[in-house]
Amino acid sequence: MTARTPLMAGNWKMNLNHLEAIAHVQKLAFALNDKDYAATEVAVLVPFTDLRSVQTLVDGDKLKIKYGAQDLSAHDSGAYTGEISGAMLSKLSCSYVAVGHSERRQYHAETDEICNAKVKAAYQYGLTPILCVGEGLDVRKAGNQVAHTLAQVDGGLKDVPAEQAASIVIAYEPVWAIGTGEVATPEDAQEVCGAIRGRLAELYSQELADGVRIQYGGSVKAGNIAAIMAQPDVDGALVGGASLDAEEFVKIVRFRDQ
Ligand SMILES: O=C(CO)COP(=O)(O)O
Repeated sequence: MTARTPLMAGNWKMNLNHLEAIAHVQKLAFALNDKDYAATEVAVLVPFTDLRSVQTLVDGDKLKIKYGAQDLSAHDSGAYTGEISGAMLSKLSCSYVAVGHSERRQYHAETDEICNAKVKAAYQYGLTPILCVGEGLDVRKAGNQVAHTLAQVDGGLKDVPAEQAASIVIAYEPVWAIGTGEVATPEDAQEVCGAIRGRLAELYSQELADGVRIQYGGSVKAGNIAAIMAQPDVDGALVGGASLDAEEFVKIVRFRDQ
């Protein structure tokens, strides 16, 4: 099995203006050291309006924190008012972009087809997509979480070639656990993350599947991260609320110490 470097990504959602963003990244940079970065990749997914500030800080101080956006347009350029293209994100040296977060699927009617187009747009511009998947409470109660989530994986990766899919990050975020304080049990997380890896092996190859990082997201905190990371198919976390607290996020990055 390929060793996978864990990826801890903070999804700030619609929080922190560009001045607050600078202060927050400075706090992270002050707390994190080379040992942390060697053991765990650290990223922040910030509002579009924060990207330039974060880029300037990261470049200026040669920080090892990666950054990216929470969404991108499926289109290249042109008459798409309010949209931000992959090319624009790439120009700001973003590493990552979230695709199909459940809040985008829910409030902006993003379908698997749209997510698929966005995954392709991300790759076209050299960005690594973090494809977000996961079931709602009804689906979970009916016991259909695996089938539901795998269908989203299939949809998001439709016609994406192996050379590209090899670098994808998949975030399993059960909707009922997002922002609710209701964290999935480590076994719940493992069940679906393991199934996602199995599906990647079917769609591509075992070797590719073994190299892909699969994150868990949903009410991750310093107090629950170690048990989640102990699962064999969980390779990091997509952290919402707790990523807005620098101290807490640093503890999550240091999950081995918790
Ligand atoms: O949606 C999430 C990360 O993308 C999870 O959010 P919370 O960590 O606030 O539950």
